[in-house]
Amino acid sequence: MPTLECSQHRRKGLLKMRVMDFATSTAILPLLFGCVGIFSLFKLLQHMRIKTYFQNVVVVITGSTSGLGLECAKIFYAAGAKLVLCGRDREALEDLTKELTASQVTKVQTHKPFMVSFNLADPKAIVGAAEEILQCFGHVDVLINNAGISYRGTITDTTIDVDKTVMETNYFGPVALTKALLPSMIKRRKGHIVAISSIQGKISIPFRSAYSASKHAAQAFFDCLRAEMKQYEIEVTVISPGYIRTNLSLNAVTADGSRYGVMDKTTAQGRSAEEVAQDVLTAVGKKQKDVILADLVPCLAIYLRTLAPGIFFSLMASRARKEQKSKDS
Ligand SMILES: NC(=O)C1=CN([C@@H]2O[C@H](COP(=O)(O)OP(=O)(O)OC[C@H]3O[C@@H](n4cnc5c(N)ncnc54)[C@H](OP(=O)(O)O)[C@@H]3O)[C@@H](O)[C@H]2O)C=CC1
Ligand SMILES: CCCCCCCCCCCCCCCC(=O)OCC(=O)COP(=O)(O)O
Repeated sequence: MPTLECSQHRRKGLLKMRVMDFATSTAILPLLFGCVGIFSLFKLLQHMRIKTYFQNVVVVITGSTSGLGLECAKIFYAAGAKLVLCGRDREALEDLTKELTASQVTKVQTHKPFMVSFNLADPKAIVGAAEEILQCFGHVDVLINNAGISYRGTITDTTIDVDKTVMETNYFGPVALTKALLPSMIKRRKGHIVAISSIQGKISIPFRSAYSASKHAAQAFFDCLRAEMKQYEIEVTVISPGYIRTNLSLNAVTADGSRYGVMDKTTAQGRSAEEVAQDVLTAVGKKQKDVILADLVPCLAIYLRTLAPGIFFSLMASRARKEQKSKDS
């Protein structure tokens, strides 16, 4: 009996192996290769589409004199976009325009950028600036609301004027500019509004109240805009990056409104602005709606804030205590 059982067992095993062999040789492997092939082809086509997508497309970039905005200007210019470069510093805009037009871009036709200088924190300047922007190429296809300012300080020490400056620059300015350009996009039933937010538009961290609030407000506004603009075929993309190596911390305002002037370690160790600009171009080309460009920990922190807010708040309180202690000592 044991020998009969044994041979039956062996036969079953053999049968199983044959079935597996058959499946792998005839169905699974070709299917797997087929899927990988289709996926690679899809990716290649997508890459090729994005490469040509921006040719002759009118792209307006605020804050193009520094950091992420400057790198976006370079990448969109090289992709053949018709640029309108915005910033407060006219000389810096002129230098960038010279640098771009002198750069050797092959394969695509490039276009000399226009410049429009205005202060986003000055509500009276925005309507005039929008008119000037529209006159450059006659219309706007993509508006990248990139300009922004950060902040460092305790809530108790910060004057309300500082809160207002940060909100004007990061929220009311982009909102006013978007509203001024929207009617022409609605008329054409075509357009794309991009908001460069931050991980801090999803979670608040201590000593960033004004900045975090302005980015949360921007996220909420542009989410709402996306829903309202769907009927006009206007796209809205909110991009939330983690730390980027730029002048953001140097240019940040403090509690009394003075310039912070320190290159923070977190900023210095951030991703390169060039890399992030490439991700911005891809996100716009793919018409993505909400994009987080950050490492695992900030991404997990966003989930923690949603799923276990109590734990997240305790972690932030302990972070605030530690930071305050190290500032006091
Ligand atoms: N660096 C980082 O770690 C991160 C940055 N971000 C966001 O990226 C965006 C770009 O910042 P980044 O490049 O890092 O910082 P930078 O300080 O290098 O650049 C900021 C840009 O915004 C412009 N700007 C600031 N205030 C105004 C204003 N009142 N009117 C018009 N333009 C203004 C600046 O122009 P000017 O030269 O005239 O000052 C500059 O061109 C910001 O929205 C920021 O919040 C998001 C996540 C992380
Ligand atoms: C296992 C679960 C782990 C959960 C993580 C615990 C909480 C960790 C907190 C992480 C905080 C990340 C903050 C990221 C902030 C950021 O990337 O901001 C980008 C900016 O806008 C930078 O501006 P700043 O002026 O602050 O330099």
